[in-house]
Amino acid sequence: MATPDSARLRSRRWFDNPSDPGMTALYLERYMNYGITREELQSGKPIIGIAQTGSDLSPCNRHHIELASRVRDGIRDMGGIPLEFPVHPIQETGKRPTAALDRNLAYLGLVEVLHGYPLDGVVLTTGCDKTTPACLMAAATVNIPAIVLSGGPMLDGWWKGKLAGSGTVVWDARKRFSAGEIDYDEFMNNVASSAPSVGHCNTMGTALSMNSLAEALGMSLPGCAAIPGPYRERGWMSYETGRRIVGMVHENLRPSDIMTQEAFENAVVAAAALGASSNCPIHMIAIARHMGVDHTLDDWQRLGPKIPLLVDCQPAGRYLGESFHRAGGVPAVMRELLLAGKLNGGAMTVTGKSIQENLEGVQEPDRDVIRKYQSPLLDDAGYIVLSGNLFDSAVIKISVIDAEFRARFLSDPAHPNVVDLKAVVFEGPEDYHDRIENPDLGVDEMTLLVIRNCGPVGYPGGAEVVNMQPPASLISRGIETLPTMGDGRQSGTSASPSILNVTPEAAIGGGLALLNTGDMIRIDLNNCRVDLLVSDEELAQRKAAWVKPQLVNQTPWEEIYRGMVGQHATGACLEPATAYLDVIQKRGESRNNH
Ligand SMILES: CC(C)(O)[C@@H](O)C(=O)O
Repeated sequence: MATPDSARLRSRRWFDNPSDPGMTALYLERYMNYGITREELQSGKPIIGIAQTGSDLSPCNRHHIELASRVRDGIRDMGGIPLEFPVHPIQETGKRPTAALDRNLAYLGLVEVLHGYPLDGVVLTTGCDKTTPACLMAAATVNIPAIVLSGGPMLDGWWKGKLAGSGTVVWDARKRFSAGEIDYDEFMNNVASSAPSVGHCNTMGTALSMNSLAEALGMSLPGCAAIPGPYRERGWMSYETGRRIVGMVHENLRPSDIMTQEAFENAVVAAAALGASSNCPIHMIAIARHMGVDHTLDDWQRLGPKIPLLVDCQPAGRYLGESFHRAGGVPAVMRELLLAGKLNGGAMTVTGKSIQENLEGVQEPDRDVIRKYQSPLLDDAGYIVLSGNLFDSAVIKISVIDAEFRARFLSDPAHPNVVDLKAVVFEGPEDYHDRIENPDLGVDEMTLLVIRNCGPVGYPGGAEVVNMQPPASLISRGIETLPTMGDGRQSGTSASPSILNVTPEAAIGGGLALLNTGDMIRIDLNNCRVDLLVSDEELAQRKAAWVKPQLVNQTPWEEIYRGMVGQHATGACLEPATAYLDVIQKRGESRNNH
């Protein structure tokens, strides 16, 4: 279906350029060799990429391989031509040393594909944690029409009559195993029960959080994020997404029209209401910076902490993805936030309509799972951004601070929300595992477990290791959680109330490098501070004596990454992240290849 605007499609410069027959023929002939006709390629139909993140190495996204056929149907029905291509795999549960290392690699690869091939628009298939930010960062940089198709969560897992949620069940089973309540086989079977079907984590982990925020940003069709992977609605959504991207190309509706400052503000508010992963600030800041939008941790501190928790999903609540979807999913949450006056309703979305327009007609949700703004699960549930004499910033997710933890650490009547704790410091997860059960460490109920050298440079990649559990001796006495702090990250599926994403990290001389076991640390949530209780002189002496650690790169990419990566507070991007904005518009198309 060629339309009057076909002439402006960038794919024309590849496939229909009579002024350079040699070049045009070269571009055409190889794309014809598997059956596409010259007529199709020269008809002026938009060429739509399907950025395929699924593979056998990426089980969370693997069903996109099948869903892509419905995307293709939608594209074809609207007169487009689909071309599917692979994205570098990013599987959170598979990739060592951490999938976070590969987010920027997948981003770079996708930018090259979107920029260097004849694509007029792209469907971004997302799912596992880093696939969403990698795809959105690339779409932002290249700024061609783009739409997110989430793969959706797995079906709800069940174990012995109780819901078993992805990741969350692992952290619980670790404790049960440590307390001697379950054996190795039961551990494996319990955890495997949380993964009953295709799809990504069924908890409000990083995957469901980031896909929900992609929808809150306006980058997917309404209702897309929460549909479980195996549901037939997932196929319908794939078809509709394929149809819609063709319209977006004709309208030239680009990421820069959608991912605006207002949209990122909406996402911060949505994240708090969802009880979303503590990884979200990192990824949303990274996406915004690649879009050229001024969006920082200050926005998370300004907009998030006073927003209530509305969604009763693990790890902050009880339910899993199927219930969240049935209750109304992201549109139901956005409706609550809009009615409460907390959203920028005019923000544009992939539908070509505003958030507010999209929400017209959204029904009252199931109130057991998605609460009314006025009667939430928890008031003031967003993220608090902390700073102090040890670091410039860190994030704590308020929605996972439960009543028991609050009573134990934050309820001193003389100093509510303030606690002094003794630090026990680990050099990384190996050191933690080696030593945590050693009674000489002196871990007790007022210990702050600290882990360092786990940031973007140190690990490398910024590992999900901060949610350390107490030693077995404490767990068997009923103390299942201790406060933790680290320059690494934490799984979005963990309910550990940790101080995370500490910036700057220890490996580049951040304050955590200067800590000693036995140091006293004051956490003051009222003033958003964490301070080491030693004199400035003592701190300065320790700084002067600090020796930069020797970092060993195991792959070429690790070396490149370590040389360029920034800190968690600014999105752990390759710096300078804002050097390449809106590249086609600002730097033009690539030269011909022959
Ligand atoms: C559970 C995982 C793998 O750690 C991740 O998906 C997350 O939620 O952060």
